[in-house]
Amino acid sequence: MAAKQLAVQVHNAGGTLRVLSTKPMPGTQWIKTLTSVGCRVEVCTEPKVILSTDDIVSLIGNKCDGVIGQLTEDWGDTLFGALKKAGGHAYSNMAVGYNNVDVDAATRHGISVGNTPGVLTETTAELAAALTLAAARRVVEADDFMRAGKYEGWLPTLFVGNLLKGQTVGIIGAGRIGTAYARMMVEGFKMNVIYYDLYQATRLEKFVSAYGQFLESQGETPVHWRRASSPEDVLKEADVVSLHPVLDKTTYHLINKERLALMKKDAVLVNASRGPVVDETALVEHLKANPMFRVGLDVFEDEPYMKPGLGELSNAVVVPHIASASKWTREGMATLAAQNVAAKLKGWPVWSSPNVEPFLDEIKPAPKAAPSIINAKALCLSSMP
Ligand SMILES: NC(=O)C1=CN([C@@H]2O[C@H](COP(=O)(O)OP(=O)(O)OC[C@H]3O[C@@H](n4cnc5c(N)ncnc54)[C@H](O)[C@@H]3O)[C@@H](O)[C@H]2O)C=CC1
Ligand SMILES: O=C(O)C(=O)CO
Repeated sequence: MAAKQLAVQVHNAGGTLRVLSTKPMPGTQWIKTLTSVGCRVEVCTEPKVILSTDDIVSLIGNKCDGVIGQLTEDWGDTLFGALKKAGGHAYSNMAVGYNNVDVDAATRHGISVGNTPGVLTETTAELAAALTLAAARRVVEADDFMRAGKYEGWLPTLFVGNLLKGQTVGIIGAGRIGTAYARMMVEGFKMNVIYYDLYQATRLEKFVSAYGQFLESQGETPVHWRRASSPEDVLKEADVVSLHPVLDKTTYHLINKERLALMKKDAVLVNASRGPVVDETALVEHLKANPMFRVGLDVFEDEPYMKPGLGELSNAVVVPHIASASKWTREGMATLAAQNVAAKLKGWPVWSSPNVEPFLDEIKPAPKAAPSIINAKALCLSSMP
């Protein structure tokens, strides 16, 4: 039986190129980015939250030049084959993470894969900081307590939590977001940094060293940094650990039962990267056995579901994958994704600078380039500047 015809909203109906967006996205700049280069834009407005592969094949139809998709969708051989068959050659995730995309399959079909780095760095890091504080100071438990009418007055022992000042914050994955988060915890709470990454986080090291010298010049205790040689190093030493690696086969279940056992009994663990970086079943058991251990989670192993038991634990703060959810960031993600597709369809080069701000300027026109194409080299795409 043919898949149900899904509802779509059309912009620039007479456009010569057809671009599908599988979800409505915030703002209008992203639509202008596509219509200004002659695209007809079709936005799927179906209320179903996660579209199936069959749904998307049906939406692609017999003629489709490009697609903007979501991190909840399984972009592999089936979807890239359908897009190729419909004459398409441009795809972009509306996300910086692309673990939902089989990039090799896209390359085999001659299809570019875009993502949206940079525009969500601070927004995501701020949510990780929010989860850190909410978990460390038991904010959600205390809020529930108040709303339940249980407060009978101040007590010396009521909702005692963790002080962050002078403690050690651990980062696993010190890339854009991990570095931004570390800086927030250093500047905001004078925490010392220990990080583990496959690469040296030189900018972070230089910042913490300079900030430490500034504090010392003010007669305050300096902050310091250390690069760990393993994740275990971070987990043993840190009072707070925040996870910001990509999700790939090297980071799947990076936090497991054995590594949780290395952490301090009253540590705080934060995950705003991808759920499968943590063995969530092992985490639930660890939380049950260690009531002073606390977590702040934005992502989950089997989204949209939590592993059994997690939702009942008062030492877990859980939010539904909202780390990049600021107006500016989400509109910017949509704009970068649209620019990735528009640029590929127009044959423009790939932007080689890590600074994507020229694409987000509301006054100046965006460079005639694709902000970020994962398989640019594999597709032999030219680059600029
Ligand atoms: N919860 C949310 O809404 C959001 C989640 N994310 C997630 O955060 C991830 C990171 O984003 P960015 O910081 O922009 O990416 P990035 O590429 O700048 O940083 C990722 C870091 O992970 C490191 N890494 C890779 N394999 C590793 C390993 N085995 N062990 C330790 N480190 C490893 C890389 O060297 C890199 O420094 C994204 O891939 C995405 O999955 C990003 C934005 C929003
Ligand atoms: O950009 C990403 O990887 C996200 O998770 C979206 O917030």
